Amino acid sequence: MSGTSTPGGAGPTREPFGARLAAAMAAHGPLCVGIDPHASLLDAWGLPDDAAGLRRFSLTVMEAVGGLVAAVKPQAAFFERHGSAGVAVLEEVVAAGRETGTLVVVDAKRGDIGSTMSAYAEAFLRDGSPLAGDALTVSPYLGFGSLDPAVDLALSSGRGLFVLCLTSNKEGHEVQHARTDADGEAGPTVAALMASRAAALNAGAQPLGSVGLVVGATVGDAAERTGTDLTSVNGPLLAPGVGAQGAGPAELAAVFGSARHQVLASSSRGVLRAGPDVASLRAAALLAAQDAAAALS
Ligand SMILES: O=C(O)c1cc(=O)[nH]c(=O)n1[C@@H]1O[C@H](COP(=O)(O)O)[C@@H](O)[C@H]1O
Repeated sequence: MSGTSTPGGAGPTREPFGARLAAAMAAHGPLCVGIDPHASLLDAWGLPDDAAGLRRFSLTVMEAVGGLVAAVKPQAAFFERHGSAGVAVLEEVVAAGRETGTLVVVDAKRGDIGSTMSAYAEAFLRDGSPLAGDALTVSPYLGFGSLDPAVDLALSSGRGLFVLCLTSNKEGHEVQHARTDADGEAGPTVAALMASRAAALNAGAQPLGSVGLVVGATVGDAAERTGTDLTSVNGPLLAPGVGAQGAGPAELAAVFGSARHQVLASSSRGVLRAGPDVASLRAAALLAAQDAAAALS
């Protein structure tokens, strides 16, 4: 992440995340490579399932795709399962993203009551925090307003959020397709409400706002069925589910339709299985980026 100091020592400033992401996608294509060091992948790469193996795995991915793709998305759980040494590796991944100019979306899916959300925001979105990348995935199921501390800190620090909206897993509809209650009347679906809240925060932003949504590439016509207007969100749409979960170019094009120019397709195992060879990882990432670009152009 490229922060620059303002004259007078007012602290680092940077372009808003939405603008930085739009530029990165224009330069490198609309692909995010997920860094999900599953135990089975460490094994397949010939690495031990410990912090040293995790470090080798993660830094190899950064060596291969840093500067090559628009963004990377380390999944915090795979680092946390190695304890504090694993979290230290996540900090190294964040730092490597900053050095290579590749945007880092920390996938920690945080969400809690506002007072605790402030602490999560400090951990993942505050200048100087070693875990602060360029954006954070957040869960709005304590109510969108509970995310306010993260929204405030993200927007004031040039960072972004990806709010879960229509997730790629098959159970997501139980919550996300449900109707909200509006003064005793059936209101919009949960997904549609999340999208409209994000849209309000992104109003007027050019070329993209910084409050994005997570919409899985596997969700078929769920946006239409839930009345979720993705085009008017005016923010980035993170689309996991590409590759290992079965979505490809056809699904990306079908799910996103006229919102496709906002989409950052995300693939983890689909790219990572090409390792441990750096050249093979690079080739897999380039192919995935080309496929995503073709599907979303
Ligand atoms: O927020 C996410 O990134 C996410 C949301 C979602 O709806 N579905 C989803 O798969 N993810 C994450 O995206 C990654 C998908 O990994 P692969 O299936 O290996 O490409 C995992 O880290 C998931 O936690």
